[in-house]
Amino acid sequence: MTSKNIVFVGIIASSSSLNKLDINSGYIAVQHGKIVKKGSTDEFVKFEKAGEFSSYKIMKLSRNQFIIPGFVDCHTHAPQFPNIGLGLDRPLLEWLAKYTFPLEKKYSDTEFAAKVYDQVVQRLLTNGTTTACYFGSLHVEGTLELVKSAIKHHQRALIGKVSMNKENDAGYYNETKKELTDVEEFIKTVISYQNELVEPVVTPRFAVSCDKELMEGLSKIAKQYDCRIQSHISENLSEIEYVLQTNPKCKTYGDVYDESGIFTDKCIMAHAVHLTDEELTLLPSRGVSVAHCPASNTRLKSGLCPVRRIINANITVGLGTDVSGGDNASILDAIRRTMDISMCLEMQGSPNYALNWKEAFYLATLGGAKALNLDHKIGNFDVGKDFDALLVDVYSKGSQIDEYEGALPTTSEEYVVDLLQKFVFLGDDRNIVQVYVKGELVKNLL
Ligand SMILES: Nc1nc2[nH]cnc2c(=O)[nH]1
Ligand SMILES: [Zn+2]
Repeated sequence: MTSKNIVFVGIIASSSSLNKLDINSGYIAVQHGKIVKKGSTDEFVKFEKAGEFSSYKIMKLSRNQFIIPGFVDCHTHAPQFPNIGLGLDRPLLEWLAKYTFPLEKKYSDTEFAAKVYDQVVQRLLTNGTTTACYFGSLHVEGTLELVKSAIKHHQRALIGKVSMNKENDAGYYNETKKELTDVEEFIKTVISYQNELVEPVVTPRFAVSCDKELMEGLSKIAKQYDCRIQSHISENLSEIEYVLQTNPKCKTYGDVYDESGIFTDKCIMAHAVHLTDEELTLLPSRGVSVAHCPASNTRLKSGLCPVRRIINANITVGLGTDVSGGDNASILDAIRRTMDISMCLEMQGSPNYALNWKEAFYLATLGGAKALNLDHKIGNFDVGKDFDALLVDVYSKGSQIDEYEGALPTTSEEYVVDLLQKFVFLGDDRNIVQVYVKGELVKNLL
């Protein structure tokens, strides 16, 4: 992998807000991984003639290719990948006890962890996930293997060693004191790697697995090291009932986290399917964002998450694949399920709840970057940001999208929007012919 100075010339698409998709023919110039200049095709021609790009490699895209920002997966569980597509016959708490905790326990074996994580990181990069926010397992050494894989394959990654101190049948938890010591050791080790793409995340699994003492300790550590915090909230009705029973002084699930200091503007909560009106006020008042995980919400029968209601409450939302509660590691799948679930809610009588493809595309890119507090670096192609990007070829070799000559509109404005739309609805990893993270080419099918 070498970081060259490159100019991409062709169709470029990215979002500047939920309602604004910018899609144009033009150029982006990348120097040392950063976007240093961009503009129209005419400007490119002028600059090229003037010799401005003499030290750059010029990549001229074909008529069927375009550049989009890399996908951001705000929530996935790396150790659960071996279970993907398996054991989705039970609701959340039973599923965790029967399938998930026993698998995650195996990551005490560092060699096993290293092998799985190497595959996981490569699978996500192949699918265009340039940034992932990962849950690891309870183990420091095992989760450090995930950190090493992300560094090796040059993926941008936020990685948490999972914290749990409540007893369970699998014996998969730690005593509080050991847990807090382990979390600090994990954070210090990741920081010592001094890798600009990978950061540690404080990761209380959820309020079913963590008591107040642990969560208070974890929020202090997050503050001390200025780390993000990730967890799960209000995914499943039995989970909510249990959390409220075990925290009788709290009115809502959100209060349990808030009273432990977990809710900050560096906190991202997965699911949020069943938030109350009070929580819809509390989360944005603390700057908490949400990872919307439509695949696992359906697979584990958790519910249909009203993502429009969450967005309307001024909560920042990104998308998560939530493997292996979710059965698909691709953010393209999360985009499509976001559209489908939100449309189901609208058809069931909630007006304007459906998200269209442009809105779902925003959540998969800039929305995710904002939810992870990374939008100063990634999410779209503003000058000064890192170049995390996908080169898509709608009719690439092996593409499942057929070309019907003469069928698409001929005016270039409509044509480029239709190309992107086709990819969002029909594309897969075969159409993602190149992947760049901070200007480094990490996948190349060309
Ligand atoms: N979907 C999902 N929800 C959780 N809640 C607590 N742990 C998990 C997990 O591993 N997956
Ligand atoms: Zn999860």
